[in-house]
Amino acid sequence: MYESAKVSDDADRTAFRRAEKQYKLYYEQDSKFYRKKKLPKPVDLSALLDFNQILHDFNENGVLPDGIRAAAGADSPVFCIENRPGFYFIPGALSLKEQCKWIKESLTNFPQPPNRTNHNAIYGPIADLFDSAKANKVLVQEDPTSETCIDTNKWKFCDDDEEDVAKAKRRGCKSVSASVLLRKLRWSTLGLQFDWSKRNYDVSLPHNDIPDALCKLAKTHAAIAMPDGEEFRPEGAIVNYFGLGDTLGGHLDDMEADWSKPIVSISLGCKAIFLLGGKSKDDPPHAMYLRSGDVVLMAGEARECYHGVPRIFTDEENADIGALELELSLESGDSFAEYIKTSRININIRQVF
Ligand SMILES: O=C(O)CCC(=O)C(=O)O
Ligand SMILES: [Fe+2]
Repeated sequence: MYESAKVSDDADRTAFRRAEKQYKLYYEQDSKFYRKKKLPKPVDLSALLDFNQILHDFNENGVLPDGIRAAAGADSPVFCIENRPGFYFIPGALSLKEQCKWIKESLTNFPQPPNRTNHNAIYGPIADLFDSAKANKVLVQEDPTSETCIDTNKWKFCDDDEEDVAKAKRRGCKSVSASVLLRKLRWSTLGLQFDWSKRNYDVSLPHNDIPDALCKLAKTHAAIAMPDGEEFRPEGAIVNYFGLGDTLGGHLDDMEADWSKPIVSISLGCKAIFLLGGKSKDDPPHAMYLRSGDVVLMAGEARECYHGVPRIFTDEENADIGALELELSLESGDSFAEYIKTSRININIRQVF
């Protein structure tokens, strides 16, 4: 599902791929710039839907752009796109305090075993990644029984200057710093564990329930997209972590049993571009900004629509997280603020059965 930075040969084949290419981060090749600092190529952002602006105009004078309408029955404005039934956009759904809470949870508790992350396949379960990165620890391959590390896949965090690190290196054992692993954290799974290799939920894997407060939040926001009289049941969630240049390629989330139930998708951190296509990748996608605190719902027909994230903005001018950064550093010091100022986190919550 994730795409490498490499542009594939068939990048221009469908309308969806053309849009991905249009918004993706590319750098100027000009050697004059290249030598100093890589400069992002300018992108025409004029066609993007900006629901922050739409909300502002709607509150001021009740007008909406063509093709956008406000959903009936919501306490605060929820917007829909006329030709994408089942898609809902709730701008600024989470307060700054709520955003801080879920950023901190996403970095500390959510990647804790038994929840799995993209690192499991290589290192097995890793506990306390964020704290270890903060303390400049190093993950080293350990092997108490033999002189080599070839047959083992046991890893532990050590202080950078500990004898264990030097010993591991002498034996040819691998080591990797916690801060590199934190940067390379791409996903973690909550509740029922999604198995990316099989693209399915593996109910046999040990798991904790999704935290009550997150369930409550998801249920509240899901309500507008739920079939009459039914309450959303959060059973699984995927947390995506994006750094500079990371993208999420166009895909469908089709592993849940009942597509009438929404996926509740929460954006945190740096601003991103979200593409909402149609049922075919040949349908031209709507491109829109996703900001920290926005919630998107995809239910019904929208569950069959290709979507993806071709771009996140990590520069101060475009990331749009000044207030969040300040609140985070006031609440919890620099470590979370440092991470989020160049990152985006998405929590998407699903009813699986
Ligand atoms: O990051 C996002 O906003 C979308 C995430 C998503 O589509 C997914 O995880 O399936
Ligand atoms: Fe998705």
